Formats: sequence, structure tokens, C-alpha cells
Amino acid sequence: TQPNKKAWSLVNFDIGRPLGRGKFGNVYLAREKETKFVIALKVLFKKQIADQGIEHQVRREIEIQSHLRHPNILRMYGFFHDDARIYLILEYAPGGTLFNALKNQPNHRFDEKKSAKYIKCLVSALIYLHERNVIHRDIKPENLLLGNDDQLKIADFGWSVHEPNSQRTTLCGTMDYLSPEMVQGKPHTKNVDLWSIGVLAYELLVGSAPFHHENYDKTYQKIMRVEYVLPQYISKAAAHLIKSLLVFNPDKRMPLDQVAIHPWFTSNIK
Ligand SMILES: Clc1cnc2c(Nc3ccc(N4CCOCC4)cc3)nc(-c3cccnc3)cn12
Repeated sequence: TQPNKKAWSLVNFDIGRPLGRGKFGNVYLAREKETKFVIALKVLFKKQIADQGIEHQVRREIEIQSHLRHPNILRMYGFFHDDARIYLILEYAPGGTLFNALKNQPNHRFDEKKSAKYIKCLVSALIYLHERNVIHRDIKPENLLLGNDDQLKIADFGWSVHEPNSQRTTLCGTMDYLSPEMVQGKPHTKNVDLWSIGVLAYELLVGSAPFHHENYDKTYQKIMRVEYVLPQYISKAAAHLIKSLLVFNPDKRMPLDQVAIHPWFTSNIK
């Protein structure tokens, strides 16, 4: 279906409370006046985008996300801009970020059933993206949102690219989710997303990232040595899946179609 090419502007929306603050702007709850349809309005400042020289990244985020249709990928309904800001019209995720949900859990972690459900949602979305040769590259709890009935949704395509790609823009924010090839700025493939699934599965089950360390260099070292400890309480199935994904050589990581049928999911999801 051809997306409706309506020209949107701020007057079409009632703006509600801020939902969260991002690096380049904030996200607000908003409602389209005529249809009363609730959305999330992500406001990006042109000046900051220009200062960081990431216009190409924002353009790509819009181009990629507005054409994707999948239950585990946050919808982008459209965008508009004024002299100072760019506005992204996004699907509202009532459950907030996975980052926030983790923080609110005792020990900041989920049980095996819930973790398996979330990872399965992520795997479905990545199969869809990889079929379209889109690599997300920035899978982490801050970029994952929760929809109705606890459906996990990938958001924030600011770092996604068409494969293959070699890193250009400097990375900022946490390094915890980066694969060895990405921290080295080497050319990387969609297998970087396989590594991130392993990191996320670990973090959901354990409550902290496998290679996390206060000190940047120590984190870098642990990633390059694939140095992490699996606590005893992790099930055999979960441990096997994590070990199959946190593999230094990108080509040796378990491929998505095998991940999708791994016993950890079949034994944990009804
Ligand atoms: Cl894009 C987009 C679509 N929907 C959201 C959303 N939804 C959302 C729902 C509910 C609650 N609350 C539920 C009651 O307890 C307080 C939080 C927060 C955010 N949040 C963010 C966001 C972004 C950055 C930081 N933090 C949250 C981005 N979003």
C-alpha cells in the first residue's frame, strides 16, 4: 500500500507529556486531532544533527523505518520539519523501553520464559530486516520498546544501514553491545546483529551486560577476548544459545534461521 503522502505539521497534533529523552531530542506522547489517534512524536534538533554531521543517518532512519511493516518493528507513520526541528511520527509503545522495564525488575532481570519471549520477538524482527539486507547495528535495551500484550519492538533505526558496511561515524554511548568487528571499526555484516542477540539474552537473564565494565578499555578487552561468565542459574538451553552467538568469528555465529528454532524458545514459549 502506498503510504499516505499527507503533508503533516505540528498543528495536526495535541502534544502530551514527554515519554523520554534521547541523545538528539525528546519523544512526546501526542494525538492526531481529527482521528484522535495516539502516536509518539520524536523531535530532533536540526542544529544538533548538523553539528554532529549525522544528517545522512537521520535521512536513512526515516527512509528505512518508514518502509518497514512488522509487528516487532516500531512503525514510522511519517515525518515533517520546521526551521529548527525534524519531527518523526512514530507508533506509541505503551510499555515504554525494555531498559526501563529491566530496571524495575527485582535484580534487574527477567525469568527464562519472559526473556525467551522477548528474544523470540527480536529474532522475528531481525529475520525480516536481514531478508531486506538491513542491519540494525544498535540492538540494546534502550532501543527496544514494549507494545500491547508485552510485544517487543525494535525502534531507533538511527544506526541501521544496508549491508555490507564499514563503520564511518564514531560510536557514542555504551560499548557493551558492540561486536569485536565493530569495536575495531572493521567492515561488518549482518552477523553483528547475531552477537547483539547473545548480549541481550545474557543481559535479560543476568541483569547486566556480559562484557560490562566501568572502564572503557576493560570492556574493549573483554569483548575482544570474548571474556564473560555464565551464572549457574542459567538454563542449559539458554547457555547453549548464548555460547552459539557470542563467537568472535562473525561467520561462526549461529545463523538466524537456526536461532529461531532453538530449544530455548520451544521449551519456554507456549
Ligand atoms: Cl518512540 C516511542 C514510542 N513510545 C515510546 C515510549 N513509551 C512509553 C510508554 C510508557 C511509559 N511510562 C509507563 C508508566 O511508567 C512511566 C513510563 C514511558 C514511555 N517511550 C519512549 C522513550 C524514549 C526514550 C526514553 N524513554 C522512553 C519512546 N517511545
